[in-house]
Amino acid sequence: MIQVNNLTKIYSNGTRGLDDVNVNIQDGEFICVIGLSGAGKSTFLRCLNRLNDATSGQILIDGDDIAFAQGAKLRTLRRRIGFIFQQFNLSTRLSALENVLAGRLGYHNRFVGALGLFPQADIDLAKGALERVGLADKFNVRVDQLSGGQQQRVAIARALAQQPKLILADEPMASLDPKLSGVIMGLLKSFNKDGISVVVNIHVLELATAYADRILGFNKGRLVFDGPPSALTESEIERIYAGSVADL
Ligand SMILES: Nc1ncnc2c1ncn2[C@@H]1O[C@H](COP(=O)(O)OP(=O)(O)OP(=O)(O)O)[C@@H](O)[C@H]1O
Repeated sequence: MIQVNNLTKIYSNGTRGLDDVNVNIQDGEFICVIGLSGAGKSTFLRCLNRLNDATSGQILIDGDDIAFAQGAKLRTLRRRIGFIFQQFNLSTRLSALENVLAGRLGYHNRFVGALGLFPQADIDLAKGALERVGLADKFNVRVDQLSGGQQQRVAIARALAQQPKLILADEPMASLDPKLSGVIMGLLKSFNKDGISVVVNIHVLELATAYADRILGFNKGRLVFDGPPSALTESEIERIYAGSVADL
């Protein structure tokens, strides 16, 4: 369980990316985060695994505050949280399998990754993850020779190979043909059915309501909606999307 208390992120230029956010994420939930561009969705996800440092507040993971954790504690936290980026964040000159093995780096000392000395169990796990996302025939293909949809599936396999408790996905379909949205959301939903908690930032409201158990709505860094898709009435939607992008 993740408990976020009074989380605030103020960027160095004074922008409030997050403003006093309080939310609990239960194990096994599938959450979609919605809001206008600039509402704070990415900042929220990035603070949860410390790609961004919060300015103040707490992030308790199973009771352990990680908002300002460092060193081994941070490393242990991060290895159980998979992060999927809009722009995939792959090493494009390496093969699909090598990229997925990077998901195992948090479990070993740095020489294992640098020298490519992953144990056979990791290689089997990485291959299994690629099979799961439909890329069984691409293990040894360089990532820059794959399509955008295939690259995102490599990134999803990398997150899965971490054996995560939680997957955070920041607009995972935004760089892809809209036709692939269902594939990506379907994969995340299938991992969720296996017990992995999933939090997805998403622009497309229809996808959010179709897949989520719970929706979080942000506006100008504030959490302004927290409830099931069925509670997302027209007036709530207007509240979440209130203001123009120019105000943010
Ligand atoms: N590195 C940064 N420095 C300064 N301000 C930032 C930085 N990153 C984000 N912001 C600002 O923080 C606010 C929240 O941004 P964030 O990227 O979290 O929004 P978002 O909802 O994810 O938007 P989008 O849907 O466009 O990705 C915005 O006003 C943004 O301009």
